[in-house]
Amino acid sequence: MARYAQEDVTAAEVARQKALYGPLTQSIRELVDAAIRTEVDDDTVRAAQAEIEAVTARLRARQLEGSYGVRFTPSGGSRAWGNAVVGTRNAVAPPLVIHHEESGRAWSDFDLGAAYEGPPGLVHGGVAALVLDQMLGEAAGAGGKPGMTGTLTLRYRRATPLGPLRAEAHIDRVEGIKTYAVGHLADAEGVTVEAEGVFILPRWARERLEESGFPSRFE
Ligand SMILES: CCCCC/C=C\C/C=C\C/C=C\C/C=C\CCCC(=O)SCCNC(=O)CCNC(=O)[C@H](O)C(C)(C)COP(=O)(O)OP(=O)(O)OC[C@H]1O[C@@H](n2cnc3c(N)ncnc32)[C@H](O)[C@@H]1OP(=O)(O)O
Repeated sequence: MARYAQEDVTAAEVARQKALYGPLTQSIRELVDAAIRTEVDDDTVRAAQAEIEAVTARLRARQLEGSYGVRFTPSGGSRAWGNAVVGTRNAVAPPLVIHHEESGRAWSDFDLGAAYEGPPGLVHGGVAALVLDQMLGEAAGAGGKPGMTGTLTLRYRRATPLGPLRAEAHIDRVEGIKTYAVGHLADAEGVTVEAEGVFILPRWARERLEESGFPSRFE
């Protein structure tokens, strides 16, 4: 079952896998975009479908039983390669490359294309929430106070266009096991969505944290 797991893996092996799976995942992202926007003839669509199904069968020849999980590495980092926002092996993830500061600040410049559309030409509101949930959660984690999203509140001030965007978040305050984070999504003209959330270290993690200590960020 997928879970938080400690894995015994060298930095070189992590780098090798990243170099292998990163480009595969990027190819699949391009496939998703191509499938949304293609205008080729029907026969070409059917032929492409057959080829894609063959490739899927090849990849399914050997698989993990469940999802990827989050794997802590000996260097003190963690791999969340199945994560829906940042996952190196998840083509659903844009992916965001998130920068962190130990003060509990996180930011990312990224691009959302046709796969993230809600209203025409605009980012789906749920996708904006997805991105901001991750950003605020990463800010909390970067500040050494990780947690599960308890409550996330968004204010959509202005529609967010598809294209180049920036997201930022920081810790507002910490009250014991509860970390309050705030952040926003912005386009070139300024803020489009504001977010605030409380991230709560769950009971099981409080107990484990007392024993070992968690790393504070994803690799
Ligand atoms: C997950 C952390 C584990 C450690 C991870 C370690 C390392 C990872 C490193 C860094 C992290 C980096 C990035 C994270 C990235 C992305 C973030 C994405 C996050 C998600 O995508 S995550 C999925 C959506 N998320 C859920 O699926 C949550 C489901 N839910 C629960 O897992 C529990 O429900 C929980 C944990 C919320 C509470 O459980 P609990 O047992 O600890 O609660 P308990 O009753 O003890 O309350 C204790 C105090 O929290 C208050 N409180 C309780 N619930 C609240 C709520 N909902 N809102 C506001 N306040 C609440 C109480 O009022 C009390 O406050 P007070 O003490 O003041 O009375």
